[in-house]
Amino acid sequence: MSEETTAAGRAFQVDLRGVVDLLARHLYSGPRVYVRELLQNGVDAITARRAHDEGAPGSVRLRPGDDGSLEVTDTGIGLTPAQAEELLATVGRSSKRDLDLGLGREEFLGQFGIGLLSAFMVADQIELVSRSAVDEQAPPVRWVGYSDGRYDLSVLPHDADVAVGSTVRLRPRRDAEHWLGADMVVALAQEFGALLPVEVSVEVPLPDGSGTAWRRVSEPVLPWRGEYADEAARDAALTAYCERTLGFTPLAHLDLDVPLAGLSGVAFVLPTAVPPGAASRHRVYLKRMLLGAHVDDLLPEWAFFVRCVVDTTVLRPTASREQLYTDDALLATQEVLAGQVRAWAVATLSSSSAVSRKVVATHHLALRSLALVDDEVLDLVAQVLPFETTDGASTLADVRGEEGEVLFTSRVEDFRRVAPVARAHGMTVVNGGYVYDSELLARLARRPGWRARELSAGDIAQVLTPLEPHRELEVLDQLRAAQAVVQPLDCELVARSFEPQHVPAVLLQDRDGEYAREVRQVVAADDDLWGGVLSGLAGDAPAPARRLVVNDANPTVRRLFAADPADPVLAAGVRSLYVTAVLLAGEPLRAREAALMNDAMSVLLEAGLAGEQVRDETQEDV
Ligand SMILES: Nc1ncnc2c1ncn2[C@@H]1O[C@H](COP(=O)(O)OP(=O)(O)OP(=O)(O)O)[C@@H](O)[C@H]1O
Repeated sequence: MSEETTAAGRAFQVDLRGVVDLLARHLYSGPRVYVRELLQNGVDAITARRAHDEGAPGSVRLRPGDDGSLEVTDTGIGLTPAQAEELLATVGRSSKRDLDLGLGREEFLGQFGIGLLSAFMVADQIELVSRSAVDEQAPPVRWVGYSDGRYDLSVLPHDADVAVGSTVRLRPRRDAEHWLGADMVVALAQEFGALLPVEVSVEVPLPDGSGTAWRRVSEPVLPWRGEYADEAARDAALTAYCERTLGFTPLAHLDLDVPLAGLSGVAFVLPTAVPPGAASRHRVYLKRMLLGAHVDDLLPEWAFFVRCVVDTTVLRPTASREQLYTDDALLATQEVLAGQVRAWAVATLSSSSAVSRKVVATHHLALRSLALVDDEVLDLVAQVLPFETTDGASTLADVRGEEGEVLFTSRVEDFRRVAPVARAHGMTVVNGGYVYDSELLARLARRPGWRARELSAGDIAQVLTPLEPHRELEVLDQLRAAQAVVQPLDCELVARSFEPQHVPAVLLQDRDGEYAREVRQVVAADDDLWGGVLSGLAGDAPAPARRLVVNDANPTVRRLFAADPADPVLAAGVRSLYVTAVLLAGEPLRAREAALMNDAMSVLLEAGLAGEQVRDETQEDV
């Protein structure tokens, strides 16, 4: 074996173009992040300088040049020639790492030692001129890196016109000039650096063309930490901040605070309905530098109705610095944040405030749909969302509190049908006929601690009192005649006495055939005479699906049952009772039922007019 092939301890060669390509295409989401990396180096350098000199100036200034270049100047700690040689010439070398822990030091944004390379996504040459703030004896240094992997380093004369700190100068790549243009630089500096605690400014041309000015893009204080005259002023400032930054006027906002993660911020409630699956897109700042505007693993999916802006000092970034690194700290933080949003939602939505009404009106459908797949949302929905009940609008938790179990109908028509009767008998029935609600109630029935079931014909039958035997006999013929009227309509007619008296009849739907079973049970249990009467009503054939229960306590019905069974007025009266009950149930009238109504009306009118005539004639006689 030759010596060459066995030689040990040789250094790897790095193909810089390959590394830059890797960064640009696979690590960072695009070239725009180069501004973030430069800002970050400036801020870190200021932090390092202030560790020695608390009162040191703190500014990062970006100056787009007429020749398409960009200069970024910071008042940070600077570099000595030796440091520049050590730190800038080696990919992955960083002054910000804790050598014992192998992690980035808490006070710095950078840690990986690759940030400066990102500038090669837009530049083919990076120049850094620097003077150390710490070592006053050290001369200034000029380092120039080229995208082909070479670099030059020169020590400048001690008295050269170089201020303490560093200036990075980028010469644009041929196809990347637009990334260094003034408008783009302002937009990117604002995007990434708006909350940085140092002064970040961009030199922009004045509109009248008379020169240039520095435009500050960073806010000295986090908007939610600022001091305001009162709560209203704070609300207004946060609303304006949300409009500016997230592009919508929030319905409400809530403060977020997780001291263990060094996290604070605000969750803004969206003003328009969004599908629950939509990504959450929270804006996350890490040590006040934008990590990402579309970070979605901050809150669980059920919190889709808020967008957050948060700043954290403890959570860690992934190497791309665009997402949060999933570790125990992030998981614990997510839990605390979810708890805060939930507590707010429960407190706000269970109040009757204007905010609560607006939030419910905007997001209730999405909450309901999410409740079908997420038990946490289901619990929230059961606790705070209003449902239509026979007792007015009420939460499911309240219904359970009052009744012990939740009875519901799964169709709006069913609810309308039974509501007056249930109400009169003090039964609370939930209308589960609206979109998602019956599935939601069925799912709730399987949750521990909940009893919920669909209202059956039997529940209503319980409150409909059968007629006294003598009364049943009294109206037997009329009942038979009435039964014959509705039979062709696939409907059965029975007489009961029930509250409220003003309801002449209700139409019960018995899709599961429960009624038929119930009648048969009653027939089997009754003595011969009454069993015979009832079985006449139930019939041997399978019972029709619908049942018109006429109310013998209602004065109109009683008058009708006083008529001769053969009198056409009886048949007409029964028809109109039937049609009224169909209408009360909220069902549309079919052509046949409309015709029935017309027939009934003309018979009743004729009878009425004939009665008038008789009366008139009698009066004339008198
Ligand atoms: N403006 C600056 N002033 C002083 N030192 C700088 C400056 N820019 C870069 N450096 C030095 O160069 C090193 C490498 O910088 P680079 O941006 O590549 O990585 P980093 O900031 O350490 O980490 P990251 O990859 O996470 O950004 C830094 O650790 C720092 O010591």
